[in-house]
Amino acid sequence: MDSRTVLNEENRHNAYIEFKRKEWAKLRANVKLTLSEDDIKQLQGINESLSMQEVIDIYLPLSRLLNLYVSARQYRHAVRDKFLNSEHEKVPYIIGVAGSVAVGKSTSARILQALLSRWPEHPKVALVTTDGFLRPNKELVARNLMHKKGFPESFDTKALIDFVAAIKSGQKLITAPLYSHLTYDILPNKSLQFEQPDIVILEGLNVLQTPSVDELDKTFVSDFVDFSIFVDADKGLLKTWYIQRFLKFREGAFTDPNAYFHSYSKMSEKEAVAIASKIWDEINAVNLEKNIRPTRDRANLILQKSINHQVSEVQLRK
Ligand SMILES: Nc1ncnc2c1ncn2[C@@H]1O[C@H](COP(=O)(O)OP(=O)(O)O)[C@@H](O)[C@H]1O
Ligand SMILES: CC(C)(COP(=O)(O)O)[C@@H](O)C(=O)NCCC(=O)O
Repeated sequence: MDSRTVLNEENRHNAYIEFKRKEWAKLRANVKLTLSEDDIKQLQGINESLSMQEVIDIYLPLSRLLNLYVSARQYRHAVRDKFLNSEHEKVPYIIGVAGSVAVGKSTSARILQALLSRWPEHPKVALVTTDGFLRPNKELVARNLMHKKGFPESFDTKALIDFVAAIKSGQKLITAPLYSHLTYDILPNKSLQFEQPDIVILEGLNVLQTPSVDELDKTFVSDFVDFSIFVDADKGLLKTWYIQRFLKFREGAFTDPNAYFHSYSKMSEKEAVAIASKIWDEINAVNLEKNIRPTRDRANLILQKSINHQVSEVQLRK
């Protein structure tokens, strides 16, 4: 089935193979997939609250599946070159990670980056977040979009599509713009560079979004994504995770006088919770329902999270 087809409730159930956590965890069945002390250190560096059981039960089977997909793609390219009797440039495999603000896209993407780079078939795994393609605050202010950060219109979608198209054309050096949660803006003089990665993980709210009806002739970001993952959770949990992250930023990054939200670090916890709750309700929850969750059924795989970020169910497209 075309992975862009949006399913209704009746047929979405039939489009995916569903696994309860325990069934999914069994699919790790491969002796090579053990974690060394160094792996554990690296993974804990990604997020101190990340449980190693979660990595073992959920992300190791997922990285095994992805390794099989990437290897199959590499094999297909080798077949093409054999047929043409000429070698063509190496093109990275693109994995998309989509989902709500604060669902854990960036954490999941970083876990996958760490795990996938352990395989000899694809040691170079680059991670790009689509935040870098948000329009700078100056431009958002001019377009009256500051209260719409993260909505489709707040991104420079053309630049993002050009970026993924360039990766898929085999461009050797990839340069990605960067966004800072500290300055709450694009970093004007900074960028990330990668040289010929084997895999690019593209993480962001908008990875599975399509253009609006009046722009139907446009290309989608997902046209260039080889395998897409949607991370999902109940909206009550998402709000809690957003507020918790906001409080963490308040105690850490926001104490920096250069932080855009520095004033929040001086407020009482109660006031900060009220502000985070308002930002969630008025911006991120609206964006989730209107623009992000409707893209879930385009994903090749859905990770359904429950309390404490535990994945309770995995759905894999047939
Ligand atoms: N697997 C996980 N285990 C524990 N905490 C997590 C996990 N994934 C995300 N978090 C926490 O949830 C919050 C949101 O995660 P983050 O990766 O920043 O989300 P996103 O990139 O989707 O906005 C952060 O505070 C992060 O530490
Ligand atoms: C910059 C973002 C759109 C990116 O989302 P994320 O990487 O956290 O999923 C988001 O963090 C954001 O700033 N949303 C606007 C409202 C707010 O949360 O401040």
